[in-house]
Amino acid sequence: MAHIQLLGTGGTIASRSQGTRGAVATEASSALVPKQYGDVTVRARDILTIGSYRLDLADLRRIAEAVGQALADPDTDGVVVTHGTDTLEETAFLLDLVHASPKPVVVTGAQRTADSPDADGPRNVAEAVRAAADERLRGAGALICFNGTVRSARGARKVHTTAGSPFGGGTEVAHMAGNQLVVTATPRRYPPLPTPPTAFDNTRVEIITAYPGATPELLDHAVQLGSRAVVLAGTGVGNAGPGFAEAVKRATGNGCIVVLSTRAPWGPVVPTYGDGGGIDLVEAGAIPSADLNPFQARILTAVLLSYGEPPEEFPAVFESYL
Ligand SMILES: NC(=O)C[C@H](N)C(=O)O
Repeated sequence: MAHIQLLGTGGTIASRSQGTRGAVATEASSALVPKQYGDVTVRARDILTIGSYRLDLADLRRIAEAVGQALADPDTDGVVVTHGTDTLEETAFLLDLVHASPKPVVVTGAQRTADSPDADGPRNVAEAVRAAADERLRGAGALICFNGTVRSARGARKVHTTAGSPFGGGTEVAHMAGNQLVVTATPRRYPPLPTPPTAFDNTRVEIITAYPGATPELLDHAVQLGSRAVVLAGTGVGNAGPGFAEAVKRATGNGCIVVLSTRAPWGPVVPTYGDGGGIDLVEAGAIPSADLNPFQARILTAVLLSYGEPPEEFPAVFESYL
């Protein structure tokens, strides 16, 4: 018999309508899940009960610590985390980066509230529990299970605001076919990083987006605010408009790391263009994030900076996690 720990953090799966105040996360995870699914037992407890749009880095660190403790329990075979979908890709990616156990960690949530007549949370949790208890997913790291599909946390993102399947990308690892979980792939794994220290909570890493007419002063401002790093979500393969290459040079000259990602949903950063494009941004000191999107690139950057290593070592370590 497999034993799963379920850790609740809130989100729509734990939300109920509060009338004109909108839906609010109020529900304890233990109220959401049965204690047993077939031959799998589930122990549920809550870490937080909030919408994921309210999370900060301290919350993400606390979730990672709680998951680490649950994984260390010899009576636990896998962990399920329930989470709001808005920023689930960030938390799940952090859990994947620090995942140092063969036991699966499966993150899930819901698109419809707990009091909705067609709530999707119960089914998502049942499938996530099944995935977390599945021996074939040992060694697969942190996964996202939603609407019958299990995908790697790395590379996944919320791609639809309301659809029952809001996540895309990542490596599709398994899917439900009737009552069976069909395992189709093994995601690429990286050496686990240490769970970030409390310095992570205040590691300021901003995201700045390129668009027609975008002003590079926002990048200067982020540096003035004390950002340790800025992720530049460039256009296309990683470009930005007039003034950005100079602003990147000023930022890196002031000790602020600049990571170059893309605002395009899929595909790698490939420095290709001059005249302020990716070639010039990299020349100015920006570090391309390969195909890590701005939100997950920000998490990796903040984790690495939180260890307090000398900044000269950042590029090589960052690149080894791409
Ligand atoms: N579907 C959801 O869970 C969205 C919710 N606003 C959240 O991220 O907490």
